[in-house]
Amino acid sequence: MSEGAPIPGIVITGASGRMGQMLVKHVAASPKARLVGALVREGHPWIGQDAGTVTGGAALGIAVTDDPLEAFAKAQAVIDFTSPAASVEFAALAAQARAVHVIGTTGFAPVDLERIRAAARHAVIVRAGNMSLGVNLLAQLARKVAAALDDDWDIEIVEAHHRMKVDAPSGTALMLGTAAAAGRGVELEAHRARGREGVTGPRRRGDIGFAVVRGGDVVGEHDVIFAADGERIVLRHLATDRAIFARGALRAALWGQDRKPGEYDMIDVLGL
Ligand SMILES: NC(=O)C1=CN([C@@H]2O[C@H](COP(=O)(O)OP(=O)(O)OC[C@H]3O[C@@H](n4cnc5c(N)ncnc54)[C@H](OP(=O)(O)O)[C@@H]3O)[C@@H](O)[C@H]2O)C=CC1
Ligand SMILES: O=C(O)C1=N[C@H](C(=O)O)C[C@H](O)C1
Repeated sequence: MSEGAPIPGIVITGASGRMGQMLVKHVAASPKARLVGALVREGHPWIGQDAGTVTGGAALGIAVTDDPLEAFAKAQAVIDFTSPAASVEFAALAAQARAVHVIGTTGFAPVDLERIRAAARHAVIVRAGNMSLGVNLLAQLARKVAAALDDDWDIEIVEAHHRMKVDAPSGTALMLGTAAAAGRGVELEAHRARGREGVTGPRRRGDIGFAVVRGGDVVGEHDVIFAADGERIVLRHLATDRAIFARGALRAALWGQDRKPGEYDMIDVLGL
C-alpha cells in the first residue's frame, strides 16, 4: 500500500468459523485496516449481533450480516476462509465490487479454480493454501531441494490436521507437492501418488506421495521428505497458532490494494 493511502475497509466472510473469528479480532486490532463487515451464512443466529462480542471480544459497532452484496460494497478487501462453494460465489461478488479478494479456502475442484480465474480478470485475487510466512518459505526450500536432487530421492509429503478438517490432502500439502514437482521440472498431477492401501506394488520412481493424519486439535503440520538409499532429508513446518494465517491474509489484503487485476499467491505478496 502506498504512503498516505486511505486505510482499507475489510470484510471477513465465514465470520463464525475458526479462521473467521480469528480474522475479525486480528483486523479489528490492526491500525492498518478497518473492519467494515462480518459475514455469516443465511439464517445464522449471529445475524444482527455485534461482530466483536459474538467472537468473544469488545463491541466493535459492526453488525454481523448475511448479505454479501451490501457488505462487499463497503469494502476495499474481502478476506475469505470458508468453503469452495462459498468462495467461488464470493469471488464473483468481490470482483463486481472491485474489492481485493483474499482466498484462504482449500479443497477446490478444477472447475472452481476456473471460475476464480475468470473473476480475477476484473479484480485482484490472492489465493494460497497457506498464508503463513513459514510455509511459503518451506515451499521455496522444497522447490530448491527437489531441483538439486534426482529421482533416486523419493519425495513424500505427510500432513496432520485437527479432526474437523474436511478436505485432504491439505491445501498446504498440495502447494508443497506442486513446488517440489516444479523443482523437478514436472507437473504434480502426472506424478501424484494419492494414498496407498492393500497390495500397491513397489513405489513408482518419480512419484510424489501424500499421506494424511487427522486428529484432535492439530493446527497444521507438514513434512516434505526426500528419501534416498542410506539418507533422508526432512523439511518440516509446525503451525501452533492460527494467528499466522490471519497475519498473512491481512498482509495480502493490504498488498493487493495497489495491484492490477489478476490472480496472485503468497509468494508474490511476500516477495519470496
Ligand atoms: N490458507 C490458509 O492459510 C488456511 C486455510 N484454511 C482453510 O480455510 C477454510 C476454513 O477453515 P476453518 O475456519 O477451519 O473452517 P470452519 O468450518 O471453522 O469455518 C468455515 C466458515 O465458513 C462458513 N461457510 C462455509 N460454507 C459456507 C457457505 N456456502 N456460505 C456461507 N458461509 C459458509 C461456515 O459457516 P457455517 O459454520 O454456518 O457453515 C464457517 O463460518 C478451510 O478450507 C481451511 O482449509 C484454514 C486455515 C489456514
Ligand atoms: O483446515 C485447516 O485448519 C488448515 N487448512 C489449510 C490447508 O488445507 O493446508 C492451512 C492450514 O494447514 C490449516
